[in-house]
Amino acid sequence: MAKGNILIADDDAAIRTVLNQALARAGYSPRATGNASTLWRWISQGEGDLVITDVLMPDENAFELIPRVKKLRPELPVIVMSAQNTFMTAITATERGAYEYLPKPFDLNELVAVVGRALAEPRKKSQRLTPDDNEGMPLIGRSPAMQDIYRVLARLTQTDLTVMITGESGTGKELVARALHEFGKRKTGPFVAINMAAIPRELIESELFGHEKGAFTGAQNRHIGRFEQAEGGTLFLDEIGDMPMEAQTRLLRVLQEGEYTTVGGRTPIRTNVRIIAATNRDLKQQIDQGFFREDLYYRLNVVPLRLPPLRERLEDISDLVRHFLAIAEKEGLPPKSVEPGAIERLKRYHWPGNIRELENLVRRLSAIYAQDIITTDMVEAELASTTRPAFDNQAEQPGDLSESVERFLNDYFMGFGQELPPPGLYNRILKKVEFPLITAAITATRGNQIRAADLLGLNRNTLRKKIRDLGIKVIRSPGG
Ligand SMILES: Nc1ncnc2c1ncn2[C@@H]1O[C@H](COP(=O)(O)OP(=O)(O)OP(=O)(O)O)[C@@H](O)[C@H]1O
Repeated sequence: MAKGNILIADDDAAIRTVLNQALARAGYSPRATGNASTLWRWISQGEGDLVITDVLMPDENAFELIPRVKKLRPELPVIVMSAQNTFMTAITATERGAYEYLPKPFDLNELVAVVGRALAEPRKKSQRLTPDDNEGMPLIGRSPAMQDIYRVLARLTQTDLTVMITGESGTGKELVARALHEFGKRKTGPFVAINMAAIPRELIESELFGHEKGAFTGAQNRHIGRFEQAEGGTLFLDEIGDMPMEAQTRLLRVLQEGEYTTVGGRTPIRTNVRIIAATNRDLKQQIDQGFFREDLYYRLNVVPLRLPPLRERLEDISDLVRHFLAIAEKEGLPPKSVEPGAIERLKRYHWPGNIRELENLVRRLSAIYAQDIITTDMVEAELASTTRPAFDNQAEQPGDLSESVERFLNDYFMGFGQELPPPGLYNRILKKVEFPLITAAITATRGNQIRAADLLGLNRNTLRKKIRDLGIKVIRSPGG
């Protein structure tokens, strides 16, 4: 006996044949049509246990059909396929009540697996998702890598699951966290972001959970923590890898028990907050080195979401450039177009700073050149100026490093709202720069401190002292 009757609608006969064969081979009984009206007739006659439909059909768009199907037969799972692979297609499919969205081309095994899952699941009522502003979709890019992300996001918006977003700096982690909030069930609640790397370690617990008046020296008033601010909404824990151990322990308890106490407080406070965490570090490595709690990692990593670096989705560059030019234009800069060769040149760059770097570059290009077309030569000149090595002795002008320090400081000050950070800022910030610098020199010289001191231009004893003070581990490897 067949495992289930599948109705297929696609105006492409080749796709119908392929799907028919694959599903029949997997033990289902498929039936296919090339138009929406036949599909609707079958559905209204009570046929089929599951529907697979393309979005664009000659007589009707599946997005218009699905709500009718859901009304008539809410239990019938509908899988939507589409070659128009944008974030909005994924979101719209889910919003209309599709069980799953499959961007074309897809793997047939995947389709068969999705069908199996859909038929096995107890029937749920679909939840509607109504973004306030379809136009303002923030996520740009139609590469296969981004389509995978959109599909996961579309499903995740309907849940309260904890999500861990990983990806290099500038890949859009915060943007994705915001999209999850804005298109999710909690969109009417607050979205609160906190960057662990931007807050002094000793203040993180009080920032997260709040403190009572007099909880520690300097705590003159009761302070409302980010958990409380985010009540009913989403709390985005950025750079989670920088969270100190004690705060990790406290966070773990909140995740386990759904309640917390403020610093200096006794009464447990129940919390209703969705957690989204992000990191650009390798947390597994942090766990091995004893900097991150493994149990917390598994609590946070319920749904891992890895954002690909821009160099893995170079095909998105053209859409992104146009998007950033449009933003620049809205901000009052003159409208500009781009020479195809310029896009090709951008695709040959390796984008260590990812989308943020591309965004800055487009912004500069639209601001500094008077011409209304961005040429390959302009791109070449800009790339040459940003990719000059940071320690090049003629490179006196501020490069990427001071830009990222500036960004860091902005976030850092924002972390304090109206208040000033605690004293001792100069040394704290210098340490932040010294740590990666010295670590890099030691790694480059394979743990040879004498060569590292030469490379840095530091006295050997000074380097030794800094290594000790900063708690840097030196492991000497062969050749070092
Ligand atoms: N898919 C995208 N479409 C459009 N803009 C994007 C996209 N991804 C990122 N951006 C833009 O790139 C910039 C960097 O994104 P974001 O701050 O979310 O990155 P991040 O991964 O959180 O970076 P960091 O790790 O440095 O905090 C932002 O201005 C964001 O608007």
